[in-house]
Amino acid sequence: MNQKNSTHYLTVDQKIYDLEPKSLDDAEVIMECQNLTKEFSLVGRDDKVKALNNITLQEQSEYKPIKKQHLYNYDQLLIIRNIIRGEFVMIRGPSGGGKTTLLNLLGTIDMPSSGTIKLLGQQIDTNSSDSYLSQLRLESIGIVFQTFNLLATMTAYENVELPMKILNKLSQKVIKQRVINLLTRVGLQDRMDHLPSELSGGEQQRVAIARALANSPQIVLLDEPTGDLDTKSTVEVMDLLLSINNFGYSSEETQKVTMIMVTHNPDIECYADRILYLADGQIVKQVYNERQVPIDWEDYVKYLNANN
Ligand SMILES: Nc1ncnc2c1ncn2[C@@H]1O[C@H](COP(=O)(O)OP(=O)(O)OP(=O)(O)O)[C@@H](O)[C@H]1O
Repeated sequence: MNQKNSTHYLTVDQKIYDLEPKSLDDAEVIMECQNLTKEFSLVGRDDKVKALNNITLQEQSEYKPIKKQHLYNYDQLLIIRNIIRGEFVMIRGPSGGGKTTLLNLLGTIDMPSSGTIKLLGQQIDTNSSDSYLSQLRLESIGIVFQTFNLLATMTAYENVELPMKILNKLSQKVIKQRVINLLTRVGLQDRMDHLPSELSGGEQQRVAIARALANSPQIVLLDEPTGDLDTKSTVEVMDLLLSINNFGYSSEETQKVTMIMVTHNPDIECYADRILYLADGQIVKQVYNERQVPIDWEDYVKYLNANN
């Protein structure tokens, strides 16, 4: 048992320290896509930037988590499996490789130039109305943007409260409890009344995470959610995400939560079930972890000190 320090400010399920390989064999497909491409037009220029080139996440006959199996896309044998309920997928790769673009397409923030996406069993395309997509995101997809996108005139409390107010399914009393609980879970119980401009980058990032979790979405998409955090906060936020991924939001909401996260940090790959490497708009490598393993923060600091 690798149970960690009592100073952990987040409420995580202690079972994260003893995770078994995840059984995802019969799990429901949450996301799939065929031949996705995305091109951006540039102002005043005829040529286009090809950000994504023929991305397919498809059915695979069997799923076997294999200890650190590295599969490369060189010989077309690599089938990139679709994303299934409860999976934690990380997307890594060089800057400009298309990670954010892919996340935006999977989160219906943007539409592909060609190809198809199926999300929670529904086809998403240019015929999907804006109101349908906004409702889908509000109810089912929490998104943490690279640039946080907090509302500048609202406090941390109001930013987290907003998605619940718009969804309009909970009483004001329950909403209040949930906002306090979420901000406490990300360690910001003393910063609730602060405006984003009164918070550090790392604190704003944690408000953005709390806001993304507000409506207990089935899918959480995170673009560099630990980019502005120190090592301790990185480990604590990752532990929180791992806990929610495996055990749900609370004792009443225990369903596994699907997570797709873009990161540049190789040290946190151990939190994922699977890592996809994206370069030049294509998935070039897929790695399965046998099991998810949280980082021991004290060991991590020693490792960082020894390697710097
Ligand atoms: N709105 C846009 N207009 C024009 N080009 C864009 C736009 N968004 C992205 N691109 C281009 O598409 C490519 C992929 O960008 P993307 O942001 O998806 O990469 P990334 O892997 O997330 O990079 P980073 O790790 O730096 O965040 C890049 O060449 C980028 O310049």
